[in-house]
Parts: sequence; C-alpha cells; structure tokens
Amino acid sequence: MSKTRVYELAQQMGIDNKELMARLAEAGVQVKNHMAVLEDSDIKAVSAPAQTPHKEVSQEEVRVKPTLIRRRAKAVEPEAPAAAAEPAEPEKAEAAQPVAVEKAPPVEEVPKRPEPVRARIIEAAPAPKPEAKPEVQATPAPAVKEEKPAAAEKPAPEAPAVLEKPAPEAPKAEAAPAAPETAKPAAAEKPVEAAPAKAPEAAAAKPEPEPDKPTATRARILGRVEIPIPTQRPAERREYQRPAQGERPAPRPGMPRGVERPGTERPAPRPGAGRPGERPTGPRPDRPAPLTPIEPPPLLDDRGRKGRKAAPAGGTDFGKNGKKGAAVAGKGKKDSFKDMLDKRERVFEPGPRSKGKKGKYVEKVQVGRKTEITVPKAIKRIIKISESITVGELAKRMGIKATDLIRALMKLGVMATINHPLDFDTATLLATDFGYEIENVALDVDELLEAEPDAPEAMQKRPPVVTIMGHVDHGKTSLLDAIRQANVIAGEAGGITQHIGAYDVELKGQKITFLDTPGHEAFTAMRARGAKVTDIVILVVAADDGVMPQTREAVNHSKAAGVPIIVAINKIDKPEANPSKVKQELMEFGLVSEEWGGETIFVEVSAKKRINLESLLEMVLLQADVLELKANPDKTARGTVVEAKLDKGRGPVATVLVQEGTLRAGDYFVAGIHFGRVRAMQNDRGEKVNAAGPAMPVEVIGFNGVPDAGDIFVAMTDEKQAKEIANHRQMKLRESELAKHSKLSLEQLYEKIQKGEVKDLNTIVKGDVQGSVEAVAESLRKLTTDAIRLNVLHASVGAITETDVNLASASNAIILGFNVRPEVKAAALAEKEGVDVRLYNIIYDAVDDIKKAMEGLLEPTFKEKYLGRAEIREVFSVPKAGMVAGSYVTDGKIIRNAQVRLLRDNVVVFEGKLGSLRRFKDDVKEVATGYECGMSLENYNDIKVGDIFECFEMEKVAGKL
Ligand SMILES: Nc1nc2c(ncn2[C@@H]2O[C@H](COP(=O)(O)OP(=O)(O)OP(=O)(O)O)[C@@H](O)[C@H]2O)c(=O)[nH]1
Repeated sequence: MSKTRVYELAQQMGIDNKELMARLAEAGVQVKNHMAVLEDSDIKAVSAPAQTPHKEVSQEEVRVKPTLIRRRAKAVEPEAPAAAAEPAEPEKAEAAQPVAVEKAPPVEEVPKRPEPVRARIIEAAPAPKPEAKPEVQATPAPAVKEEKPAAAEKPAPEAPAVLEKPAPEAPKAEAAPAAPETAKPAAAEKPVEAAPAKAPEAAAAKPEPEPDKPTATRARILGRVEIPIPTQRPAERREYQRPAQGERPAPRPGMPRGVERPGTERPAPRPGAGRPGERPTGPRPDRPAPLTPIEPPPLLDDRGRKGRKAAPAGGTDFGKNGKKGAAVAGKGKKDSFKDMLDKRERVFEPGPRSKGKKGKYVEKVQVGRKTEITVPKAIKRIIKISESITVGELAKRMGIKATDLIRALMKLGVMATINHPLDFDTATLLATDFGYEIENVALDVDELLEAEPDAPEAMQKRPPVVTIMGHVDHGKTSLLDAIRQANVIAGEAGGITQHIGAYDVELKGQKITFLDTPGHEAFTAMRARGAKVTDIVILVVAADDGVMPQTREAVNHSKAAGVPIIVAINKIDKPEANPSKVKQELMEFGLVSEEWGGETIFVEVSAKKRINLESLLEMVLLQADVLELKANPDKTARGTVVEAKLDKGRGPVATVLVQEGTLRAGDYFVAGIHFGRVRAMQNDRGEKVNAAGPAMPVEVIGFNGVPDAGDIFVAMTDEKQAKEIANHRQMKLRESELAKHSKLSLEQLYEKIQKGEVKDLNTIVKGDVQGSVEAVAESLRKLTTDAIRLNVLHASVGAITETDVNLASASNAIILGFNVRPEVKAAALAEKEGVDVRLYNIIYDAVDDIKKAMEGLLEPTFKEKYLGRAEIREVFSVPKAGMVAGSYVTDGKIIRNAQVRLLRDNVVVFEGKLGSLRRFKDDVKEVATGYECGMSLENYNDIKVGDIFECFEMEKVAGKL
C-alpha cells in the first residue's frame, strides 16, 4: 500500500542508502536515487524473503531445550553439519550453503553464547527464500550434495551431540573468529541476508537477535519507546545504533557468528557483483528466517515478536527491528507517552527545559485560567471615610494587602501599623497611588448643629448673662451671694435656693442671669473651650487691694472675648478702701471710668454691707440695653453646659444655660460626646420647669453620661441623629486623645533626653464631680518638682472607662479615681494591660500618696484585690436584719468576710462590711458567679434595685508608684 522509498528502507535496514542501492543493483533493481520508490518485490529482493518457502521443505522440529528449537529439513539434514564442521574453508562453506539452505531454518534464538555456533550451524540454516530455493536446488545444491557428502554426513551425526553438548564446541566457535577474516565476504552475506560483502553491514543487518538475548548482565528488553521524539532524535539514534551494530561483529569474540554463518549458510550463492542478474540467488535473505515463521521460543521477547509482526511485509523488519519495528509497535504507545509527558510537564514542571517544551509549557499555561484583575467601576473606586481611617481598613477597602499599604507608607516616610489611623490627606495620597479616591463623608457636626439664622422679627429681648470675675478674695462669691440673697429676699421669700452653677435675678421686671461657678473651674473650662456664654463681665476689684494678677487676666480674657466689663469696686466699706487708686490702675488696661471721660462703668459696692448692689444691677441692665441682647425663643433650644456632675440619686445632671430657642421636657439633645432626652428640668430654686427660654439656666436630667462644662447643648427632634453625633464625637475624642498621647510621649522622651534624668509621672484623674476633679488635678500639677514632672493627661467626671485605661496604658499613666469605680470591662482591661488604678475617697489621701511616692517615701500599703460583683435585683425589708438585697453574682465571687462597697451608677455610695450572706436560709461563706444570694450591709440600709455590690479585700503590698 504505502510506498517505501529507498532511504526509508535503508533506514529500516539500518544501512546506508548507497549500500542499499548497491544491493538493489545486485538484485537487479535499478533505482535512481535514494528517493526512488520501491516496489514490494524490490524490497523483498533486497531484504529478507518471505518465509513461506519453508512450508515447502519438509522440516523436523525438535525442541532441544526450552529455549532452543531445532528444525531441520529431513531430506538434507546430514549435509548441514558438514559446513559447520569446517567453517574455516570458505569454499566449502559456500559449497555447503545450498545444503544449509535445504536444511531447516535455524533456531532464531540462541540462548547461550557458546551454543550459537553449533546451533546455528546446525539449525540456523536459513530458510531459503521461496524464489531462491528452487534455484538453489536446481543448480548448486545437488552439486554440493555430491561434492560433500562426507562432510555433510560427518557432522550430521554430530549435530545432535553438539546440540546436546554445546560446550565442547565452544572452543571451536571461539577459534572461529580468525577464519572470518578470510571468509569475511561469505560470513557477511549470511547474516545480512543478502548483503554483499561488508561485514559491518552484515552485522548491522541482524542486530535484533542479539540485544534480545537476556544474559546475566543484560536485562531482557521488552520493548522500546521513543520518548521525546524531537526531530533530531532519530538521527542520533541511528548514529548511535549503527556504529554499535557495526562494531558488534568484530568486538564480540564470544559470538563468532560471522564465522559460522559464512560457513553454514550460503556463502556461495551470494549475490556477488558478478551475478547481479541472478536475482533469485542474490537476495538470499537466509537470516530473516529466525524472525519469521518459527514459533517463538520461550525466551523470545516482545521486541522480537514485534519485529516479526512487522516483518510480514517481507523482512524489511530486520533493519528496522530496532527502529521501525519499535516505531511501529510503539506508535500508539508513543502518542500516549507523549500525552503523558505533556501532562507531566503541565503538572510537575514549572519551568521549561527545552525550547520545544517551553513552547508547550507556555501554551499550557495560557490555556489555564488566568487570574483576572478586576478593575472596579469608577464609582466603586471612591472610598468614603469619616475624617480618618485605619491602615487596615483602607487596605481592605481597596482590596489590597495591608502590608502593601504599610510599604507604601514607609516610602512616604511614615512608619505605621495596621491599626494606625490615617487622616484624610494621607489616605488620599495613598489611595491615589492605588487608583482610588477618598471622599470625606465625616459627619459635619458643626454644620449639622449650626444655628439657623433667625428672622429679625422673631428675635426677642433676652436677659443678659453675667459672669463675675476677679482676683482671689476680692469678694466675688460674697457679691454673688449678696445679689442673690437680696434677690431672693426681694422676690420669692422662702424659696429654697440650691446651687446649680447659675441663677437668675429679677430687678424691676427684668431678669439678669448670673453664672455662679464653684471656684472658677467651670468658667475656666468654658473659656478654654471657647464657649461664649457671658454677655457682661463684672470685674470685682477690692478697693483696698487694687489690681492684681488675676484682675489683669480677667480683663484680658474679657477683652479678647469682646465682652463688655463693668467694674465693681468692692469692699468700699473698708476704711482703707481707695477706689480712685483702682480706677487709676485700671486705666492702663483701657478701662477708663465715665467720670474720667471713658466708657467703662464703675460701681463702688460693698458685698458685705450690700451697698450699691441694686445700682450695679441697674448698670448691668443698662449695658444689656446697649448690647441689644436678643434671641429667638421659638425654635429648638441651644445652650451651653455650665456645670455637670454625677448625682448619686439622679445620675448625670447638668446645668444648662439656654441661649436661644426653648428647651422643653422630653426633648432629645446632644451635648459634647453625650446625648439624651430631657427627663426633667428644674431651676436654681428647685422648682420643676417644663420649658426654659433664652438665658435661662436649668438643671437637666437625662444625659447618658456626664458632659463637660462648656459643652454645647443642642436639642434635637431625632434621637437617632443625636446618638450618631455623640458617637461620632466620642470616636473623634478617642482618636485625638490617643494622638495627643503619642505626641506627648515623644515630646517627653525628647525632653528627658534634653533635661537629663527628669522623670514624668502621667496621671488620669476621674471623679464624681467636676469640682473635685479639677481640685485634684490642680493639686497634682502643683506637685511637680525639679526631679519629677507630674502631668495630668486627662481629668473628667464619671466612672473609669476603657478609654481611660487605654489612654493610661498607652502613656504609661496611673489612674486616680475619687469616689468612682472602674467599669467592669475597664477593670479587666486595666488588669490585662497592667495599668495601675488607684481609688480614693479622700482627695488628701491621693495627693499624699503621690507626694510620698515622688519622694520615695511611699510606705507599704494595702492594695485592693477585686473579688467579685453582685447585682441587686430585689430589696426586702427584714425585721431586725434591716434591708436585705436579693442579688445575683455577675462576676467573681462574694465572700462573707470580705469588704464590700455599694455602687450606684459607678459611684461609691457605701463602703464597709457585709452584715449577712445567705443562700436561701443558710448562711454561706461565699457565693460564686451565676448564683443568687441575699445580702445585707452592716449599718447601711439605703439599698436600691440596680445597685451593685462590689466585693474586695485588701492586700498588703510594698508601696510603689
Ligand atoms: N469688708 C468687706 N469684706 C468683704 C467684702 N466682700 C467680701 N469680703 C470678704 O473678703 C473675703 C473673700 O471674699 P470671697 O467672696 O470669698 O472672695 P472670692 O473672690 O470669692 O474668693 P475666691 O473664691 O477665693 O476667689 C471674705 O472674707 C469676705 O468676707 C466687702 O464688701 N467688705
């Protein structure tokens, strides 16, 4: 079917094109070049003949050994050995050839080296080619028969013996190699089936049987597969095989096949150059016999079989046995193997190794799914942040790794952690690099809370708000009291006055609001916060003392605030009073009395003697008229927190000065970081108030926390909005405090370096009322010495919170609490962070402790050890035992003999010992978390539902701070 070209056949036969062409010429086949197409008959002519002929010969097969089959032609059997017997004589050998031809084909496989000699001689007589046979028989064979009957006969009987005993023959075989030299041509022909003369070629032509032989040192080859099959390989292999095959005949001394063959097999009929026309005899493929019709001997390997299978075409398999045979046989295998390789490449080989593979590899990778880099839509590339965002959150929103963002920050010179907050500008800078935009959607609280401009017609006259300022002991409090007293007496006699930080008085139908702050802390705080509450300042200057430092300070602050000043020269009742001196001194501050041509109102008063108080108030009203103080009462209220505290019974309470609009009970509001709803209002006389208009101070109950003095109070209609604003402010405060702290720490560190061994002691002060907090903070600041600087990082009213602990932890500060307790979570955090929380009931103790610690005199002290908490759920009145609290232990345990304190809104109401601790009717020593119990306190009965029992014990520890 398929055409075979000369070069292909040559390849298959493992010989050169030229050689094949020569053989073809010998066989009478004319070809022009190596590309010429050969017919099957031509191929047969130069390659092994089909083995059909052997059918024609009467054969006798004998399985001599499991691996050896002896097959001989019955008729001429005796003649074959003759040739074998005398292999050295080429002539004889040639002559004997026909005989050999007539003999049975040889065993195609010889298991052992020594054997082949004899075995082949005897059995390997090639099956003559069909065409050749008749001729052989017709011509030379008879002659040979006749010529060498003896020779033939002689060995004949020996043959079996030889077969039986191959060993003795071995030496002969070994000796044989010498002969081949002379007999080369003949020897060559035999193995090569029709090869003319060259021994190497001859050997090359029949390599298959050899490699097939399993020996002790050679594994049996079951098949060959061309592995990678690059284009070069075949050539390489060819080159490799050829020399190997070519060499084989010579270097194998134990395999003197070449010798035997010439003698045994047809040397004579060789298609020598002189007889090209005798085609039948020429292509004496003698040797292919072993590969063809004989049943495979046991040891025949797969390859041999395959070769045979490929052979039917006509013996071309010889040369290709190792090649084409394998190629043909392995074709399917080859493909699957390639597939396998491909898979292997794909799976196991990440890197290309060769060009070809590389190509494949790349192709495979491309076939695989590639990571898609999704580019979000423009609208999704806008990240909305509220003022600031942490590194981790920003990275998450941009879909990148936080480490990448931190790296980017490092490039900007910012060393940050994943929790580091980034401000809007920094975030914008970073996000731009990653293709994102930042939009600040921070709650614009100021804008949200900004007062709407009022229509002129809506504005109504309002009372002036007055603040009394002045130097210490110049009579501020006395004057306030005097005015109030006079007012109370003049107004509602019998009215119960109470201190709420502000009050209003009425004179001739006109009201005046006075800010009355205990000490001047709240006022100072308001000034610091920039709260503009005061319309008029009454500057109190003692007539006997004159202008003092705080007088100047007050003047400066008032001027800076643009608040008009009315000077009250006090203590004029004193003999040493010198009002003129005061007026004169104040002139240097630009306060010139009207009588001296100035604009400042001076009133000479005596708080003690209540002299000119009304006149002072009249002047205030006069000044208010000049100022044309107006406000719109018909809108939601806005105001300022004047003072705030944590009331034991009512919770957070604040005095709010309404500045515009009207505050009504039930209104929602936000004040600083807190929010709430007006649960109740009352004025300074303790009267319940349902509405408070402009310039009216009221005490408001309903805050969710204690606001700070100076906080802006804004009533709102929406609770949710109030809550949002408060939460937002809390977050901002936390951030700013943390930021302040870190800066402060760095500055402190720098200062330490600059100043040497200066130590800083940082404190956070928390208390139940603003006054005590400020007092403690101030006392602590005064403790600063050259050796130790005492910093109050934060001071505020309320329980000790997690925020406080965080701040303390971050700045290595201690927390001082006065009549307040840490929240449960804050206490746990403090424990975890190792923050020292010191709780006191007396300010003196705290200051003294700090002082001693700074002097290194802190004595061993008792440290409180927290034991547990119980919540009071019911209160019973038990005869004799007093009030008993039905409680539930929420944390830790309650121990009978330990100390306990009663907390109400985290404020210490009582501290002492338990009167009783019971479970049902039994007295118990302790009650653990999750259990209910009944408790009473020794000598204290003011127990309320919702109060907390905190159980603790004191441990003696070495003093340290
Ligand atoms: N003789 C006389 N003494 C007065 C008068 N006003 C106040 N005092 C006295 O001055 C002292 C200080 O008075 P305060 O009202 O406490 O002065 P202050 O400015 O409030 O003092 P601080 O609260 O410490 O700033 C008190 O002893 C008063 O009795 C007055 O008009 N005449």
